[in-house]
Amino acid sequence: MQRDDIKNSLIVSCQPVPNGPMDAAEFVIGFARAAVDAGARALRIESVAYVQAVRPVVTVPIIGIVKRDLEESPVRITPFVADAEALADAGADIVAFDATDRVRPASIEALVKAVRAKGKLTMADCSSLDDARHALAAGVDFVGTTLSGYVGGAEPVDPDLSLIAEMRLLTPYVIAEGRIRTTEQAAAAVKAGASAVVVGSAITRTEHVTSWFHEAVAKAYDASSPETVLAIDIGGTKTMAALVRGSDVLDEITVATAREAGPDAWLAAIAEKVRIWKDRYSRVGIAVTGFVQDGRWSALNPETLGIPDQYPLVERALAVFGKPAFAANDAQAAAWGEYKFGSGEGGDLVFLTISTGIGGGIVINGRPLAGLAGHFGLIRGPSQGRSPLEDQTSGRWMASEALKAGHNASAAEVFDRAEKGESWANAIVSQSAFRAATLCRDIQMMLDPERIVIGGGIGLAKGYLDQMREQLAGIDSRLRPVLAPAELGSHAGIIGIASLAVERD
Ligand SMILES: CC(=O)N[C@H](C=O)[C@@H](O)[C@H](O)[C@H](O)COP(=O)(O)O
Repeated sequence: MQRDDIKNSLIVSCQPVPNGPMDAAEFVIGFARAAVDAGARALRIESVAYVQAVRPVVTVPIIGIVKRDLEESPVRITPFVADAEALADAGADIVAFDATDRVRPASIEALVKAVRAKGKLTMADCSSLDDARHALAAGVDFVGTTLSGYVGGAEPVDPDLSLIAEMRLLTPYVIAEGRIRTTEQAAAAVKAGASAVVVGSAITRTEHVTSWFHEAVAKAYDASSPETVLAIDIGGTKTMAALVRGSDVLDEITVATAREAGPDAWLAAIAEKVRIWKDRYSRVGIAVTGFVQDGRWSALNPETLGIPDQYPLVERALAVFGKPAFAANDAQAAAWGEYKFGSGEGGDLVFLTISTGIGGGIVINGRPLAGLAGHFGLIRGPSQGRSPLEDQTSGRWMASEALKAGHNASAAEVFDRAEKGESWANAIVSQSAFRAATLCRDIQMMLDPERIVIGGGIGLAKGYLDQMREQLAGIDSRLRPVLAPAELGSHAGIIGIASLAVERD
């Protein structure tokens, strides 16, 4: 053959992973034939046996090599003259060998001489420009970039395009080889000046290609699969702790909040309870009743829970749990939970939780509003005098109204009695629903959200939402709020704070 026979061509290296499942003559033959069928104009084959196996089934030139792991030398590719001769005898058209400047059993000159004597061509597998220079001086026919990156140090990822370009200044017979894994890299090698391009692993090492894809897929799944968060919801009477991943609550426990003990003790008690989960979460999210700003927690209504002013909640949580922490108001967290995973459906929303008191949260343009935003229970309408709205609407108010009407009944009982048709109870429920509906109307005028999501024991009590809707029925439909029941129930806060802990960090 002539050197120009493989000019401007793709060469496929058919070298299975040693001792792997594809390391058998039948596979090497299969790869070789498939490569030729698809346009490869030469093959690179390792071992005398595989050259012998492939030779009868293809007519294209074969570059033959023998790989050996030697004690006395780092040279692996065709270290001995006898190997070079055996390859030539087996039918290789070109014999390639290590041409690096390292301790070696046979000199480059000796190898060139032996191969020439067999009437075959030589290829020098080089690691550097100096290697190529020496090899060309010794009379090799081709120089390859084969060993660039493989003579010490960390293995690079990309092909050595600049070595191709440098070698091209020495000879036109440069074969680009090593880490050419994409069609773009193959084209870049041509552009750099290669007269032929060898691709090996990316075509014929199934295990390597599979592992590249496996890693990429695993990494992409890791990036898209949410982290597991220790989510804590500290309320006036109970504290819930849960392991949350996305909208999945993997595990949960509830403990009573020891109201008098204070936040240091609450955190310590939770830490103790969740010690078994220690290795299962990477962050902590804490939803609390009250007001959180810059990681500091204060009570807006100390009667719900007494908290020292500006308690450094995030800082203490980091110290106690040893993981990055994020904190927000519980209703704001629940608003975010409903927005992301509940009835929000991705649009602007206001969340209202109507229970013992009234809390709320606002999500506008995909952003949860923090600080004071959403504390609807504490607003005072002009007709409400000095008492906040929640004191005239919430469960607490319903029970106290019942008492005034001569019935010692909890809010839940008021609902039961209203359903049975007792007019005093009906009056209380509709008065509360009327005020909540009026609040929603005002919210609509202020923020114009796509929907107002209603949660809480009262908000979701049978018939309450319908009554609110009835109260709003008379309003011009363009101004009327769309009310939707909360979907995440008592988990809205922990799901929301878990998501915030991941996204707002
Ligand atoms: C460094 C060394 O021993 N290279 C060997 C030389 O024959 C082979 O293991 C490579 O597969 C061949 O060079 C093709 O390269 P890639 O598989 O990266 O396309």
